[in-house]
Amino acid sequence: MSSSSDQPLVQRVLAVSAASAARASLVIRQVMSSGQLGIVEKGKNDLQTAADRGAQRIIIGNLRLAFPGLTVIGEEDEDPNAEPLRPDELVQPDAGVLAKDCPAALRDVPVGDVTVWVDPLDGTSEFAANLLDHVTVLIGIAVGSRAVAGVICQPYYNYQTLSPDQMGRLIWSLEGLGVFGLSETEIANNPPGNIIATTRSHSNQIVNDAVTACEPTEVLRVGGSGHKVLLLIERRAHAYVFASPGCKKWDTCAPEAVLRALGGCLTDILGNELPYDASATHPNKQGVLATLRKEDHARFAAKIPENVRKALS
Ligand SMILES: Nc1ncnc2c1ncn2[C@@H]1O[C@H](COP(=O)(O)O)[C@@H](O)[C@H]1OP(=O)(O)O
Ligand SMILES: [Mg+2]
Ligand SMILES: [Mg+2]
Ligand SMILES: [Mg+2]
Repeated sequence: MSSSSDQPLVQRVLAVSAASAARASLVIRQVMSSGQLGIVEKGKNDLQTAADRGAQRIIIGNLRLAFPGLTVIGEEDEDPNAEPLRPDELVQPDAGVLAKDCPAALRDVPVGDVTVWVDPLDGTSEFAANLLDHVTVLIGIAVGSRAVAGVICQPYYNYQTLSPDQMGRLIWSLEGLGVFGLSETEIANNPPGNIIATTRSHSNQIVNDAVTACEPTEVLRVGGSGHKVLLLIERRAHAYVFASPGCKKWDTCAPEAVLRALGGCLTDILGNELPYDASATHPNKQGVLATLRKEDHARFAAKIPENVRKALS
């Protein structure tokens, strides 16, 4: 059997990302059960908690230790006085990821071509409001400008029925290989109508105009980019529509990689691809439009009205 250091770089980065996301989930649950959320307001309608800070420290600390020279961009500012990781915070690369055969196209990627986008806790407003299943940990891996691998970890998946050591799920994808961590029972039949998932906590007139233009039969106002893409994957919504510059590359890189590995797409609201190289601008200034089915993507993109296009361009 080969040692982990024999595997291609992208696969090893994904394996450490998956393990770090799972370890970060423990931190998120610990912060919530301590009752000490340590909320800081970063800006208007933009919170950070001790869980965001603690999860990012674990993920970035592990990635930097394992891959010196790797470009890792996290949502939260890094604390120059942060404690080094303790032995119990260091992760082993995920064995399930390492056991796969890396697709040929990703075998020889040099470290300088890789950018990792880390959202240590997506859905912070919902976390603070105790809407726990809206929360995900997102780690997206780009090669050049393309999102090729993603980790979506949902620390509170099934929290209402399962004990803390059983709840949660870890989903990961690699381009050319597929998506892992989803069970068949989580996939519903394709529902009829136009079910639109959109923001719960960052609405405005333009956001609502875009949703209305999609002629929704139902609107799901829920938190988090990761959570909304999971609703698409589970066929509980047809489109994720967010006509606002509020989402950043760390919100969309991992969800885009996972969705694309299932044949779906995530673009800006006008249908343009989002670049994920290290020099990409952080905000997705022209919003987000995502669907599991390509035909739905074209259908909803065509409905976005002129006033929304103008407001975001
Ligand atoms: N105006 C905004 N300011 C800061 N973050 C935003 C804003 N709009 C969206 N986001 C980020 O995008 C995610 C998806 O948006 P929404 O939940 O509103 O649909 C949010 O959970 C938040 O990520 P995070 O929670 O990681 O800060
Ligand atoms: Mg945030
Ligand atoms: Mg986020
Ligand atoms: Mg976040």
